Amino acid sequence: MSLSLTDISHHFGAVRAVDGASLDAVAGEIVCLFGPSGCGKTTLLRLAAGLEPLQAGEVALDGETLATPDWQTPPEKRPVGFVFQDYVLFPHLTVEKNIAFGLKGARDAKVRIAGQLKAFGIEELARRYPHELSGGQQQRVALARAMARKPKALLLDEPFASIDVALRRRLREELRRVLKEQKAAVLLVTHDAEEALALGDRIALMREGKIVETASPEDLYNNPQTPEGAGLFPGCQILDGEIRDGAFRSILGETAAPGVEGGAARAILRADCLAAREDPNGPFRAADIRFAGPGWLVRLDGPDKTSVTVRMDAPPEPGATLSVAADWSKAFIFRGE
Ligand SMILES: Nc1ncnc2c1ncn2[C@@H]1O[C@H](COP(=O)(O)OP(=O)(O)OP(=O)(O)O)[C@@H](O)[C@H]1O
Repeated sequence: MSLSLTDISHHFGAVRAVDGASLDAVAGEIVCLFGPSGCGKTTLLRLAAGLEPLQAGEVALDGETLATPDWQTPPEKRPVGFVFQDYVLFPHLTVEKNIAFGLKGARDAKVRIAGQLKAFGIEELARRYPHELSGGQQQRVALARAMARKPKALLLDEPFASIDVALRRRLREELRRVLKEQKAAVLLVTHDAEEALALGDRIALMREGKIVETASPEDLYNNPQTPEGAGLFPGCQILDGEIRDGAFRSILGETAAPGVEGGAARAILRADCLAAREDPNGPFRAADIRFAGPGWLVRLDGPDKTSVTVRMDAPPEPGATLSVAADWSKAFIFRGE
């Protein structure tokens, strides 16, 4: 079982929102679609749901075509559940009835509703109306409603957008558990890297309408093919430089960069691969110092507007000069834009 999107492109007038994107998710797999605001994530998901007519490409489930530019199965006839931010709950129906919606005629409707209420921890809210719920509770009901139909595929657009960080972390764990139990193929849009890493079995990275890389968090960590992949992990540093004679040269020294074309380039360095020490002749100056237990995060400004943030065991004096050494084995070098 798999949901596949093949070579999808979409324009809004002159704006190319999606540009030749292909992506698939198999049963029980969570694929996170990650990228900056405006890169086309929501549009691609709406096309997958059938909420937007397809201009180019194909959407298929289990090898069966759901949509082409010439023909499409209406969204409500697809075994696909979705939770979009603009698809809110029915205000005149209780939580229970919201979940029941779409289950009409199902003999086991009662059991399924009870199952979803339990799975999302909202049993005690069953008889409340949407306006009597917090944003986070409404999101859970929307998820429960989408899952109740036992969809083969589930499309989720920023499912935790209106939820505070602490609850978001907990719900993420719960959602991953429920999604895994129900074995749907899931495409989930997020612009939060932590969320993508916490939820995704694979992460599809989008830039300007294109999917530039799709891989598991582990592969993105060990062998990223794009700056987006390398930069996904917390605490990464971006260091501008240039490639000359097969080496990347920067304020932090140089390292071999075989196979990367000459010219402007940047290195993406993993967290904790920079070591700073106070040095009267060092090129950096301690510009911002903040405690971030167990150590200190120090922003160091260098010449030519370079700036790096390093973790130090003890805080330097504000304005102190420092030098920085890089562990290049944890750096990924890419041609500059
Ligand atoms: N209905 C529309 N009409 C015109 N342009 C649109 C429409 N919907 C989206 N766009 C444009 O298409 C591009 C992609 O938008 P989209 O909402 O898919 O991005 P996104 O990655 O989901 O962004 P965000 O993370 O901010 O939600 C943007 O340039 C946006 O302005």
